[in-house]
Amino acid sequence: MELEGGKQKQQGRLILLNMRRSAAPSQLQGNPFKKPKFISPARSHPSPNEEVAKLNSDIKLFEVAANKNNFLQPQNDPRTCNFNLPTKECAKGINHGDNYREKYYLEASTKTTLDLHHTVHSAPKEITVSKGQEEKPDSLVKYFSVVWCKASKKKHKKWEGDGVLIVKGKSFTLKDLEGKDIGRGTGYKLKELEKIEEGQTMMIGGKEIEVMGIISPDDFNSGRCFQFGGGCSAILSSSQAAKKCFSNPFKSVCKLSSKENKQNSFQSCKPRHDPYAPNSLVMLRPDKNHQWLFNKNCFPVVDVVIDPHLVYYLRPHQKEGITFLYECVMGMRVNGRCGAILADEMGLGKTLQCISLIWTLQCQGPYGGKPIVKKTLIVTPGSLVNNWKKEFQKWLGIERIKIFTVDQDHKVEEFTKSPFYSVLIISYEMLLRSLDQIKNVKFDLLICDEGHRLKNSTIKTTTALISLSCEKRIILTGTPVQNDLQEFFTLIDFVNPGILGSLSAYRKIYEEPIIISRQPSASEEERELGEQRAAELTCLTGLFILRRTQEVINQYLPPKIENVVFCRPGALQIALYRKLLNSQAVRFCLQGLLENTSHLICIGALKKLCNHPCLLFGSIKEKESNSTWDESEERNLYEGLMNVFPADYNPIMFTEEESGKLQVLSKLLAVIRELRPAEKVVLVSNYTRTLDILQEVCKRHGYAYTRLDGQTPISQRQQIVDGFNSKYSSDFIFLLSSKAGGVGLNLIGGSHLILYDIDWNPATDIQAMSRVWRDGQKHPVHIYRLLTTGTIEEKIYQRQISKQGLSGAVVDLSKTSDHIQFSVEELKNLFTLHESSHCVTHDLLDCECTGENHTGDSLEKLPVSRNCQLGPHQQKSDSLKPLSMSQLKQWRHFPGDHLNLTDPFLERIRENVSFFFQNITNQTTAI
Ligand SMILES: Nc1ncnc2c1ncn2[C@@H]1O[C@H](COP(=O)(O)OP(=O)(O)OP(=O)(O)O)[C@@H](O)[C@H]1O
Ligand SMILES: [Mg+2]
Repeated sequence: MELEGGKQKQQGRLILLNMRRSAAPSQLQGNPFKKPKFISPARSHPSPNEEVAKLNSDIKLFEVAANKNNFLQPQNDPRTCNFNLPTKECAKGINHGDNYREKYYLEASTKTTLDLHHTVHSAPKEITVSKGQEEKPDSLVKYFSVVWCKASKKKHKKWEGDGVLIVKGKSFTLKDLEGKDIGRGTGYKLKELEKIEEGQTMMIGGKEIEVMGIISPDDFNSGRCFQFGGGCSAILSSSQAAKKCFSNPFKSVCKLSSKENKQNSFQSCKPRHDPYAPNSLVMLRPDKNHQWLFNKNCFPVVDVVIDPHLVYYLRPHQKEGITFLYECVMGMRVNGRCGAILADEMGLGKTLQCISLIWTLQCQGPYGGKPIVKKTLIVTPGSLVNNWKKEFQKWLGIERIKIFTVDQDHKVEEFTKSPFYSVLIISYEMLLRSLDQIKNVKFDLLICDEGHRLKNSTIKTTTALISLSCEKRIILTGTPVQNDLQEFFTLIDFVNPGILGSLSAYRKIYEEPIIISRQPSASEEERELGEQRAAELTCLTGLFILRRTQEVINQYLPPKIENVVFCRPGALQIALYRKLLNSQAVRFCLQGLLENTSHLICIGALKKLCNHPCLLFGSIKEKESNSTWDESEERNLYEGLMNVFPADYNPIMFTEEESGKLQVLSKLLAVIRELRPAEKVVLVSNYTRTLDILQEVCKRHGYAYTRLDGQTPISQRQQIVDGFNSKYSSDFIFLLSSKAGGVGLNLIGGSHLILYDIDWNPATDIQAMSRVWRDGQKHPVHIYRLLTTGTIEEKIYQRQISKQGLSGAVVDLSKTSDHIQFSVEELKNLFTLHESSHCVTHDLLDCECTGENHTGDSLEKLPVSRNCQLGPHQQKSDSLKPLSMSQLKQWRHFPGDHLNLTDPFLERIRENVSFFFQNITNQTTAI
């Protein structure tokens, strides 16, 4: 577009240029939706005609346009856009006929007559600056879509870009489509601002603009009016598009090939499985637009039907998940985008859903039945590489699909050289080492398991994966992905690159308004804008993110009995605890005199002590022998501590009595062994040294055990897991380091899980606790979380379930205590030992019961409400979210010396327990 006769910007004046757009077709007038979108002169296309012979180039044009923009395609699917949003909202977003949609049609359409070089001949009309006495400044709020260019005296000017003009009161702001302010002005006459209409050309803030259309407040507030925010509104119903742009693509393209040949090959194209068989799971048929884009050879459309062999086993949510994944990777949900995030909670069978997808795409396709995928790359944490292989074998046997897993002895080259394998499974670590070889292979589908680790765009793994050319990308994660808007962007941008625009634009359009709206100081207007932008973002991304919570499989799982067990500390523990709290190091921390790291050392010492005093003893001995001991902070912390230990203390000869939790654990193992001799226990700790102690306990009692921690070679991990899960295994205990094996592992061989210590991050604990209560579990599951009464462990637990721990609901496995900032007040609380309380956590619950005479009914009677349970138990909507204080209050709870303790397991350990909380999910009478 060119400008002619633009007048110089005049200070303090808004100049309306009454320009005539030579080629803005008059039939478009009055309808903002029909305005052509700004097209950079560099991108000008030759004017297309309607001849069939030109269709091929039109396809390209269409493709280019589709690739350059975010054209979502809701497919009239009721599930479309249902993610986290009221359907009404979404529907509004999608169906909104807005100018971008139309602009797109115009740009792509072969029928549009677009003059890309508007020449403007006109003289400016001036609006004078208001004196501001007679007008109410805030009464006017209007939004316009505009095109702009810098003001200049040149005769031939070109529009430089699209923009959004916001007129508010007597001021206006001009934003580019990345949301950046590119012009401002204030003090204009309200009456004249009110008159702004499409077609007008003005000079503002050093720019000449032409008003292309009016933007509704809705479109502005949701961000849809911006280029990519327009994603949701720029949704192009593909069938509509197809109708509009290419009325009969199929027929036209078919002319290109021999009719006879086609007919012959059509006849042989049949679905691989019978789509009409009862219970068949048939994928969505591609619509005309999809066919136009992807069926260049004009193959007949064939139903893609999931292998009935798999369908037989699939849960309803898994069928839905496979359909979702299929539509995403086929580009049926978001035009031109083939990425998806499957964020189902732990244990919902994300693996099986992916296996079903791979198997389907490897054998079938909608166009002539031709397979969509030849090679698939699965990247997963090291401990799960063989689990994936095993799952493939479990569901498809060893013949159907050939899997290659990379390890020390099996290098990527082997896969590259052999035509035999179609799926490569590799750990994230190995991927980095073998990136060059991997890049040599053309993968059609990329699956990143536990993919929340890609949320940081700067880490090597993310950049390595981004560098792979594969378009169909799936992230699997059990962790919610929307907590941190920045990380959210990275994940979204990984699966569907560019869909949210550039990072800087995303920040302006979404992140900033959303964050501002959540601040307590936000104005009503800011709050509303932030909410609408958040809704739009959810709507846009919801098309390719799917998350279901654990409730969907509860019905297939046995009961789960969760216990929080408050163990009384041993006498030695109390003496040492007091001494540590009186140390110079702790006192300095409380006075704010020490570095941030010092309190972490103090916290670390207290946590060790809670696990067992011998761990603390070991640490002191180790530090003493260190040359820097004299100056170290540890010296201030450990000073005089050795005197509290008995003179002949030998950490190797530790006793169970020295640790409250170990005493409870030892009794618990004994009672499980006695009452449920066929059942097994998963024993989890965050620390390898603690696992050593627990291992020693196993040895002393003659319990057969197996162990998986960070030192376990990856190649052996699955073998260990399989061994434990096997009914022939004699192992009674699985010692598990939660850091090494918390995520993804299936330990259904165990039906009792004991969490020996607590992590700052609730997600770590929840992940670990989810290893046994999963599909395939035959026994009722008992979970025991051990905490030392009155100590820092209770405080960490409280933090997990308090508002503070939940703030922003950041449930993120990568967050460690190093990320936590403590105020002096918080440190004071952390460094207090509550010796007289049965349960500080209960004291804080504001519960009416005294904890003394609370009636504990038998498990069978639950969930009968009692005076201590202030309402029926509510299912958590998202079981990855830590429990809240109020939810905990609804759990059964009673002191250790409670008279009618009917749970036989708790009965046996009560002697060393000051308090219990208990909750039962999926209760049946037989537990
Ligand atoms: N339909 C099914 N019927 C029986 N077992 C199933 C079914 N689907 C999945 N499973 C089993 O459930 C277990 C959990 O599945 P999977 O490991 O895929 O969970 P996940 O969603 O990946 O969880 P996480 O987030 O913890 O990795 C596996 O042992 C799997 O074989
Ligand atoms: Mg998994």
